Amino acid sequence: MTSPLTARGVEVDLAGGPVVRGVDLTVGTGEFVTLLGANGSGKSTLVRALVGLIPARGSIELFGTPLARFRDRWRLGYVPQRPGSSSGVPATVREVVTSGRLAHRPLLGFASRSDRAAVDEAISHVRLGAKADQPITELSGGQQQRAYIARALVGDPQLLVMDEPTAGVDAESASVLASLIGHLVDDHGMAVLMVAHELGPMRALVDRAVVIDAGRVSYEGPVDGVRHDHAHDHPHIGAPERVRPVPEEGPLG
Ligand SMILES: Nc1ncnc2c1ncn2[C@@H]1O[C@H](COP(=O)(O)OP(=O)(O)OP(=O)(O)O)[C@@H](O)[C@H]1O
Repeated sequence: MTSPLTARGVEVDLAGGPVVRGVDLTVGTGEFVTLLGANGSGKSTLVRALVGLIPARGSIELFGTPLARFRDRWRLGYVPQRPGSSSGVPATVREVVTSGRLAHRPLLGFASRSDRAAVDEAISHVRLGAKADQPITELSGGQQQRAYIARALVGDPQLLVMDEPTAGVDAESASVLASLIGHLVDDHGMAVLMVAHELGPMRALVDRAVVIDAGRVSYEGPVDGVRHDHAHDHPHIGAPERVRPVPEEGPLG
């Protein structure tokens, strides 16, 4: 089967010069890969290039299709680093999550019954049912992050790319997310690429760690093998935790 992500020789230059330099990275079906590295090493820049938000040199293929020709956007879910809150009238949780179904809908089409059911289900899986019609700005940081992850998941992606999804998130939210994502990886074969500083409860899900140092891959292998001098920026990589229970409210899809 074709890997969800295959990247070879990826290079990104930003205003100050080269930020990502010759990175090779593969994420297989049902595989959970975490990107670690010091602040400013280029992790966010790399994932933004891999999902097509910024230009890069080298070869990037999603599900076997070169990025420039990739059209099946629904297969890719992306949770950016610390999404900013919008100005003006804030969207409700339901509106934010519904926006994640856009790739499934005809242009200007209204949400179908199956879209609405998928939205309700995703909101329930991140345990925000009671807050569905509240403005997202009224939620705690951890709850907002759960809503953004529900938005990425409601499209039923086969590859989920997340940039520090649990940074600054309360312990309960981190554990809800780890449990849900573990279920999607184990039972639905979803692949994950996650930038992280603190693995927390996600640690038990990680199949492979890739450490980025000054824009290059400096280590690839088990999390346990990440050297302390790489880990010093990750004081919370921590011990494995048990996080695989299926979410209480039942499986997605
Ligand atoms: N838009 C930009 N223009 C110019 N330089 C940038 C831009 N975005 C990031 N950089 C620089 O690129 C380098 C890598 O930044 P990046 O955010 O990718 O690192 P990171 O590993 O994700 O860091 P962190 O862990 O702090 O999120 C940094 O030196 C940063 O200052």
